[in-house]
Amino acid sequence: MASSQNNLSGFRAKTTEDTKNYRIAIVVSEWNESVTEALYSGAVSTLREYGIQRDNIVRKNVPGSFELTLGAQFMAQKEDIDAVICLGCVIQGETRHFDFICQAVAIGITNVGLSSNKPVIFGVLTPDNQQQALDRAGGKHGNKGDEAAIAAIKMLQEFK
Ligand SMILES: Nc1c(NC[C@H](O)[C@H](O)[C@H](O)CO)[nH]c(=O)[nH]c1=O
Ligand SMILES: CC(=O)[C@@H](O)COP(=O)(O)O
Repeated sequence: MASSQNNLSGFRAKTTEDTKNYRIAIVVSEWNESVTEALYSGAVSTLREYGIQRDNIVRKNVPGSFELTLGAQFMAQKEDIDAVICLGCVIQGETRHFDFICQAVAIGITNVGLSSNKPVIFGVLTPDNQQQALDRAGGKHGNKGDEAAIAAIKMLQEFK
């Protein structure tokens, strides 16, 4: 279902006693910084809404979305990290570069989750243009950062 029919900030998780103890890494791409910072703000505010302590949210920056995979791997390998949220925004340009980055990041992040046995969340926007990105980073379709934070919490509540 498209984000236009399913607001990205509409997802909810249970509130449990364990949730506040989760330790979450957030790896943020610096490309399209105005968008990724909005995603980060949404993710942090959602994690905090569910009681996760500020000191248990660990931020790391990477140059672009292509580097999210390695950044996620570095963080997933840490014993004191329960889940990793990857935030990025890859905007279609004139060439097929977009396709290669999006595929590499999607497959890469999936593989880090599988190899680490930890939730590694794909919070990467892949819009056609800047407006579509803004609409999904706190705009009319909600915030992908909110959705990513809920996904991390729900995975930990179900499997940790
Ligand atoms: N065009 C976008 C990029 N490009 C940069 C790559 O992600 C990568 O950093 C570079 O190829 C060096 O390895 N990254 C984004 O996150 N968003 C874009 O729109
Ligand atoms: C996703 C990209 O790397 C893209 O923004 C680069 O733009 P272009 O394809 O016009 O070089």
